[in-house]
Amino acid sequence: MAKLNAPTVLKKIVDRKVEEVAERRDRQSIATLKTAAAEASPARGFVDAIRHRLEVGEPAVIAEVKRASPSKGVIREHFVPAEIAASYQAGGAACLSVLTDADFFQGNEQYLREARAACDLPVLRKDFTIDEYQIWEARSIGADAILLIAACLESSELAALHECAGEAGLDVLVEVHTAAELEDALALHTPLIGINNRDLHTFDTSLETTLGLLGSIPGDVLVVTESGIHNPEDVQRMRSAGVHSFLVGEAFMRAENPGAELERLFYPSFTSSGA
Ligand SMILES: O=P(O)(O)OC[C@@H](O)[C@@H](O)c1c[nH]c2ccccc12
Repeated sequence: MAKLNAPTVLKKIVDRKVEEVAERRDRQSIATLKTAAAEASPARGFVDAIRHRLEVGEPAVIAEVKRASPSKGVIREHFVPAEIAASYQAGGAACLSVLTDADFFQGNEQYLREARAACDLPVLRKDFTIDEYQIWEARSIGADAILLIAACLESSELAALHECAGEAGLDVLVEVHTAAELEDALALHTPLIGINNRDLHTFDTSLETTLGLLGSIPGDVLVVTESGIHNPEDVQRMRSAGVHSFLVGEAFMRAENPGAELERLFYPSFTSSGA
């Protein structure tokens, strides 16, 4: 990945991911994965689920199933993906995002399978996708969407993987953090763009990132603000700026009942006693 030169955490993750994909390819061929993908449960529309929420005037929350992260260590001790998924659905999530990276996020493909089986929501496989192999693998384990992170892909790689996802029947969330990455994303004419408030090189997180890039995105593109949403004020700040789709992990994962926390942050009128 010529794009990553500086020795940041993102580079470390991607270097390891290159090795991991090579190991997986030795164990199972891409042809086998394509067969499994064709037999997988039909994809649930990820983009459609978000669009539907916005059309009825509700926030669209992509609720994340994440045990640990490189910046925070273990976030949740009591970690049962099926339980979390059901709780998220009850709390009003539009979609789920499940971390499958094992080495840096303590994730697992099995967690995605379990979470998806426990609800009716579309599920995004949250990983560092750098190779077509992972796309067929995602569909074969039942994922409905994948994340493509512009920060770790050359524009030509991003375009090729985006096209491949379409062939595999997956929706895509294209993640950007800078104006240059946004330019690459817009060139794809993709319906869904995520602005990551966290810089994956430094882990610095600021909601200003979303506010800064928002003005450069055409009105027909669905914008998801990702990371660093912790309280009702953060939600209100984004909604006042016209952003109604959210990807939230830590704030939910630290709560005893993740779905109840989702409801508290995003549907306060349902949960406040006197309303
Ligand atoms: O836990 P948070 O701050 O609510 O963030 C969730 C999600 O945005 C974050 O997990 C994330 C966004 N992009 C990523 C790329 C890789 C790994 C993780 C991420």
